[in-house]
Amino acid sequence: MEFNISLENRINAKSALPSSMQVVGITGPSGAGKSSLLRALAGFEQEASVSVNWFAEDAKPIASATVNAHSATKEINVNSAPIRVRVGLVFQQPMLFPHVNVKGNLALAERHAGSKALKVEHAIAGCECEHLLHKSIDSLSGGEAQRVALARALVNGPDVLMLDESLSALDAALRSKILRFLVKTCGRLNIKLIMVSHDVQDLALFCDGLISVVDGEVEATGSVAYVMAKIASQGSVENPCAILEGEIIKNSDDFPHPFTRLNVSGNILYAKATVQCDSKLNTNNKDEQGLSTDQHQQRGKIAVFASEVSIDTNTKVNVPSSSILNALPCEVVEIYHPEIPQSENQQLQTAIVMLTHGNQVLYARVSTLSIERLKLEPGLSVVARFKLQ
Ligand SMILES: Nc1ncnc2c1ncn2[C@@H]1O[C@H](COP(=O)(O)OP(=O)(O)OP(=O)(O)O)[C@@H](O)[C@H]1O
Repeated sequence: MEFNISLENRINAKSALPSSMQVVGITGPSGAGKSSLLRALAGFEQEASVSVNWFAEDAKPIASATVNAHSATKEINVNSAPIRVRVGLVFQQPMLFPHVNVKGNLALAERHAGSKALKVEHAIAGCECEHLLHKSIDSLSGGEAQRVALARALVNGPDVLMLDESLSALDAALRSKILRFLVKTCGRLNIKLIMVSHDVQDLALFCDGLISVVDGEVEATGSVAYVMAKIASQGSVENPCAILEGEIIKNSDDFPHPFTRLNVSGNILYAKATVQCDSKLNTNNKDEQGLSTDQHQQRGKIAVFASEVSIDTNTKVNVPSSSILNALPCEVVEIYHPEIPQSENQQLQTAIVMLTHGNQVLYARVSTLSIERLKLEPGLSVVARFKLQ
């Protein structure tokens, strides 16, 4: 995906991401221009100059978009062959049709459904709104209305689905459940998903790529790990979130605890919730006779906030000596001190310590006093201890 957008006094943004990144998140501080950028991409900003190519790797050169703000459908010309791209935009305040009930709203979307449309029964099940079908729009709670708006967008079948804080009224557990369904569905139907969210964990867990926007401009674009590292180093996010990936260990009777276990290069981590990612064919498994028993190994990822991580310079992790279950040997890579003093009292100041475990990154927010006491510096071997939700 490539775009070049300008909107006087608000947006001057240019970016490119590989089309293999199916789910793209837009992050940035309040007022940075995230919603304006999304609306411009969707064709809702009539004053904007928009050049966008959703399929940048597949179709060169960059196509210029003919924006139709009313239908939110773009016609782009790629090498003279017009391609219609159906864009669905779901706002934080759902714009449902008030004169018909939930079922009626879905029926209207179905009437104009595109080739990537999801069946109504699947959309309402995935968006947890089966019990809402006969309700009137004005009787829906904020979270219910958001779920119906999302179901309606999926029933309509866009090529590109954009969410502007569209699940903000849901509690974290339900939001996570619906996001899992959404990401899976968009992957299966080849729908590009672009989401603006203030929830760094949602973005880190569910997106393949991120765009960080500051003052209407793109500050960083790329993989979640790259953009998170960039914004952590620039201090533009108070509590950076890292993603760790590993193999999910199937729970069995000999482990009667409510945790999912993740094997991260030989270290077992315990989490209440993991997000499954790709499954990999494991060809190393052998049965009792030594014959190969190829199995799909399910991989998962977990989000770890910097505020949850403490650093231990005692690296003997084999002996459990802490109630914190998770321990991962790491190396200190970088220490980012805040540019602006957070407090008159130096001892209350915190810094972000960037750690690596193999090629995986972790952040820890620790006091500058601890940094001094533990003599933390790049190259030092430490153990990161952390709690997981
Ligand atoms: N329709 C508009 N006309 C003029 N200025 C606008 C309009 N909408 C937003 N702005 C301004 O553009 C800037 C970016 O707003 P925008 O809503 O895009 O930011 P945001 O990053 O989505 O913010 P937030 O995270 O707080 O929702 C703000 O200064 C805002 O006041």
